[in-house]
Amino acid sequence: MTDKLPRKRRKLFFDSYADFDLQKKSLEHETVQPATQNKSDDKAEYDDEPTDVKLARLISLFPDIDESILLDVLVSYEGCVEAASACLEARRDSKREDASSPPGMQSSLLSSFQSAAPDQAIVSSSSGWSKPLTKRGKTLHLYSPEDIARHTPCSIIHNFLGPEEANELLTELLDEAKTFHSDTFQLFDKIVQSPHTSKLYVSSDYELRQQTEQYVYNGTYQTDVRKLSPRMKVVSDKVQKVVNEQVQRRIQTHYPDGKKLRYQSPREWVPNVALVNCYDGPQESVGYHSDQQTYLGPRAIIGSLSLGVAREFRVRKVAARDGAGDDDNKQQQDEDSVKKTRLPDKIADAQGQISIHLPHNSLLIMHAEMQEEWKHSIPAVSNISPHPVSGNKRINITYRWYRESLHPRNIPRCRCNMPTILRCVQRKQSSRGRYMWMCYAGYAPGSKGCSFFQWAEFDDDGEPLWEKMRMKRSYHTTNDQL
Ligand SMILES: O=C(O)CCC(=O)C(=O)O
Ligand SMILES: [Fe+2]
Repeated sequence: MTDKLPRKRRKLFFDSYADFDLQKKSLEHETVQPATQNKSDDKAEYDDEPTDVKLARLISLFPDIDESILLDVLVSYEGCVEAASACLEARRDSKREDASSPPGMQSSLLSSFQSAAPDQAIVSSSSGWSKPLTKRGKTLHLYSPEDIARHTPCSIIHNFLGPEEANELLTELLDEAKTFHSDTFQLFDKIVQSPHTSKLYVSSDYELRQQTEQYVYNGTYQTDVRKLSPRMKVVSDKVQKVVNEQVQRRIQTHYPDGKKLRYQSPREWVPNVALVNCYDGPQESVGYHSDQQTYLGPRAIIGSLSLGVAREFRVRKVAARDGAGDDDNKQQQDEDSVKKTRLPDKIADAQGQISIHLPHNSLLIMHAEMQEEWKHSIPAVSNISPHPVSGNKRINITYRWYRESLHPRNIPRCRCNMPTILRCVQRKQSSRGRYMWMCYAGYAPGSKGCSFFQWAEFDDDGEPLWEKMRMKRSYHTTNDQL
């Protein structure tokens, strides 16, 4: 069954990194009044704004302060952007005067908003911490593989490649990255760019053609997809082996009854796409997002190799929206209540975040419980320690397994005749964990998009049910002909 999901409502999802980056970036391009100017006009004009927009305005004014902190301040000033800005500016000024802050400390402004000693939030491998870890507005810093596996849906392997192999791969990709571009999207009628650069790599000429002619990203086709170099292919095979081992270990040690999760594929994880990201300097970033599951399917697993400058990888669990309407048919009512529920929803999100330290040559595995329930980001920071090979640059390769059953030829098309995107409901209590197909054409610059929406159904192994039915149909047809 196909339902309409009004455009107004679609705008309220900021789950993919494209969405959030766009939101963030769009406001950098927008003319925003300095917080100290036209205060009364400003208040009158924005009093009715949803919290997302208010938060985005704060992000545009204070791009160097973490989103969750901005939200915290916004909440403590009861949603008044003007008052929150004044407070943040005052703190920023006092921070500038504070010459005692050591260089290389992550996100120095963050520490000025941590009321208790920041060290309280650091857990060592021997701590055996078992209480709830993160507090509202706080960042818990994790370094050891044990702590990361225990407290997040990720595992990490340090010194993954031999030191020479890692440096050679880094050198090769730094050269490639010279010709990377940042992605361009459309959000709220604005053309905006992602705050770092990236490029997609695949193994064969056939896959390359498929990527440029069939696969759609943010409502448009990629023109420059590249082939994995022999070195990248060797590393991909190593990542495949280790990720599969880690996934089996995770199942045994973390999942109920030692069984894979519902919708998780029981098959071997076989990476066939590598997304290479380059962060040139401390200000390049990626905002909080869940990775798009359109071609990966439910309960996706991602292997992520970090090279060059060490950066923080922040994760936070997505909170369900308390008190949201439980009836999916009451869409209008739900929309009307969005304004009211948005602030508590955001407060729940500000419960705290975990920062995973990603040094050069570390492999992070995002396990099957990650994308549906957590968001991740690489925040902009004020300082980084330069890397001997890459200077200020960090290269990241995320290895992904695009499922054949989720090839664009199989995916429902919207009224714009574009393949739709797959998303998981993360917030609304009643439909949390359900998957849906939605139009995404409107995110391509110059396009409008439609309001297509359809629930997505998968079997317990994460295979789309339409595919099974189609296979059944063709099986019967073939056998009938024999
Ligand atoms: O750079 C990273 O470590 C994360 C990149 C990321 O989240 C992505 O490509 O989706
Ligand atoms: Fe991601």
